[in-house]
Amino acid sequence: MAFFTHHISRSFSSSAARSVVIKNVTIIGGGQMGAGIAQVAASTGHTVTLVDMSEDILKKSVKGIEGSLKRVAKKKFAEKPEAGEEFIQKVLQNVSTATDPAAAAPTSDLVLEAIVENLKVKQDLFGRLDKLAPAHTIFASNTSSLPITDIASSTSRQDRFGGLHFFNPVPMMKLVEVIATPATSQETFDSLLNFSKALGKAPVSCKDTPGFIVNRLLVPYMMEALRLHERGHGSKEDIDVAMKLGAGYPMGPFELSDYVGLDTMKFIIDGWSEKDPDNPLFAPSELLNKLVAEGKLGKKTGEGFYKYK
Ligand SMILES: C[C@H](O)CC(=O)SCCNC(=O)CCNC(=O)[C@H](O)C(C)(C)COP(=O)(O)OP(=O)(O)OC[C@H]1O[C@@H](n2cnc3c(N)ncnc32)[C@H](O)[C@@H]1OP(=O)(O)O
Ligand SMILES: NC(=O)c1ccc[n+]([C@@H]2O[C@H](COP(=O)([O-])OP(=O)(O)OC[C@H]3O[C@@H](n4cnc5c(N)ncnc54)[C@H](O)[C@@H]3O)[C@@H](O)[C@H]2O)c1
Repeated sequence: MAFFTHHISRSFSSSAARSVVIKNVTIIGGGQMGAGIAQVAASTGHTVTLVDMSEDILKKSVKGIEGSLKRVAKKKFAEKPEAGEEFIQKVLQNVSTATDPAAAAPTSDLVLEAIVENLKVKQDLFGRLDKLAPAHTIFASNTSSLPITDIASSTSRQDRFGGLHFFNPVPMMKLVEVIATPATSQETFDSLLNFSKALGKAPVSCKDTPGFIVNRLLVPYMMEALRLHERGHGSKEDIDVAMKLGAGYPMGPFELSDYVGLDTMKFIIDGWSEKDPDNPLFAPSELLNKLVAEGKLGKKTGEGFYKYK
C-alpha cells in the first residue's frame, strides 16, 4: 500500500469524498486495448458498453474477450471447470456492444477511448461525446503518446478529463498510468485512480508529458533496436534473444513491436518526431515505414517483423 501512496501523491489536497464512483463504463474502440479494458472492467463487476465502427469488428472483439477469459478461467478455476464457465458467462453478461456512442454515453460514469492514435480523430470523437454525456461523466483517453490536454481541448469538460493508460495485454499487465492535466480536478483524478484500483491494477501518477513514463523510456529503446538492425549490427532474432536472455525482458523489441502494433509504433514516433525533429531518439525507421505501408502491422494482421498463423 505504501507503494500507491508514494507514487500517487499530488501537489494539492484531496477531496475524494466528491469523486465519482465509476460503475457504468463506455469504452470506445474494441481493438486489442479496448477489448482488454472492457474484459477487465466487466470481470470486476462494472457494466460495460463496448463501441466500435461495425458489428463485425465488435463480434471479433467479443470473441477475443471470450478467448482471453478462457485463459484466465483455466488458471483461476483449474480445479473447477464448471465454476470457470460460470465466471465467463457472468463476465460476458456485463458487456454489451454498440456501433454508436449515443447508445451508452448518456448513462455512463466514465467514457474511455481506445481508438486509433490520431489527435484529430480523438478530438472529433470527444467533441461529439461532450454533447451526449451528462455533466458528471468523466472522459479519459488511453492514448500512448498524445498530450491529454490536446485531446481534452475539444470538450468543455477539461476538469473532468484525464488519461488512463493501460498496457498490452491488459488482463495480464498490472500497471495503469493515471494522467492529470493542469486542468484535471482532484475529484476526477481520485475517481480515475479508484477505478484503476477497482480493476485490480496498480496505478502510478504521471504528468501530461509525451509518452508519460513507460513509453517515454520503452519506445525509444524499441526504435533503437530497429535502427541497430537497420545498420546491419544484428539480426532481429539475435537482438530479441539478446534482450530476453541478457536483460530479462519477457519479449524482445521486435516481438514487442509486433505485439503493440507497428501502426501504433509509427503513429507514436511520427508524432514525437514532428514536434522534436532534432531528437535522434525520435528519428523514423525506413523498415518500420515500409512494413506499415505494406499493411504488415504485427500480430493483429498476421505479419509484422515476424509471421503469425
Ligand atoms: C505502446 C503502449 O502504449 C504501451 C504498451 O502496452 S507497451 C507493451 C507492454 N507489454 C509488454 O511489455 C508485454 C511483454 N510481454 C509479457 O509480459 C509476456 O510475454 C506476456 C504476459 C504477454 C505473455 O507471457 P508469456 O509467458 O511470454 O507467454 P504465454 O505462454 O503466451 O502466456 C503465459 C500466460 O499468460 C496468460 N496470458 C497471456 N496473454 C493473455 C491474454 N491476452 N489474456 C489472458 N491471459 C493471457 C495466460 O495465462 C498464458 O497462459 P496460457 O497460454 O496457458 O493461456
Ligand atoms: N497496442 C498497444 O500496445 C497499446 C497500449 C496502450 C495504449 N494504446 C493506445 O490505445 C489505442 C488503441 O490501440 P489498439 O492497439 O487497441 O488499436 P487497434 O488497432 O487494435 O484498435 C483500434 C480500434 O478502434 C476502432 N476505431 C477507430 N476509430 C474509431 C472511431 N472513430 N470510433 C470507434 N471506433 C474506432 C477500430 O475499428 C479498432 O477496432 C491507441 O490510442 C493506442 O496508442 C495501445
